[in-house]
Amino acid sequence: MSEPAFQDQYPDDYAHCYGCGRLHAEGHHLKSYWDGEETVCRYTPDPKYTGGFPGFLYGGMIASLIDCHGAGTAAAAKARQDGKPISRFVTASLKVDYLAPTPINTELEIRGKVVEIKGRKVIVDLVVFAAGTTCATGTVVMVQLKEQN
Ligand SMILES: CCCCCCCCCCCCCC(=O)SCCNC(=O)CCNC(=O)[C@H](O)C(C)(C)COP(=O)(O)OP(=O)(O)OC[C@H]1O[C@@H](n2cnc3c(N)ncnc32)[C@H](O)[C@@H]1OP(=O)(O)O
Repeated sequence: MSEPAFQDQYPDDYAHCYGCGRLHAEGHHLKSYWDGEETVCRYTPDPKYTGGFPGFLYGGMIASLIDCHGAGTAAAAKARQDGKPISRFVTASLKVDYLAPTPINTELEIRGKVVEIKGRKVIVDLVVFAAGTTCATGTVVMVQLKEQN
């Protein structure tokens, strides 16, 4: 059986995020997994998240996908390195470059690659693809909560 999504391994007290918390009643419930040395999250945005033009996703949602998949990737990478259960990371820095319009009603693939793990800090590069097109890239700095260390 495959491993549960990173977010499904967050401790209950830290599983309330609107983007990825499994215990948030109305959230997006993003799910992230290992795919070799990279991580992957797939998500099909609803038209209610339309941006400036019909058919396209608003930028805040794209940032949210990068943010939450980045947090999950950081948590999973640190857990794998330390041989410990997944712990909770928060976003210290989030950078997004919007390269092409991102469609709604299309399955998006968000891929993560760990750049650095240093103590409680993990840096992750991310890419958002839609039907083979690179729509956005990002870099996040995630920091493990001290009480989770
Ligand atoms: C029920 C339980 C509840 C618990 C609630 C918990 C509170 C949850 C919080 C709410 C979350 C809500 C959830 C969300 O919505 S997550 C989205 C919003 N994010 C936040 O609200 C986080 C707010 N910020 C903080 O809490 C602190 O600043 C954190 C925890 C991030 C770091 O502060 P802390 O004192 O722990 O760590 P440190 O200062 O020793 O830094 C460690 C390393 O990181 C590096 N670094 C730091 N910042 C940046 C940066 N901007 N760019 C680049 N690098 C940065 C720093 O240089 C160092 O690296 P190095 O020099 O060693 O190489």
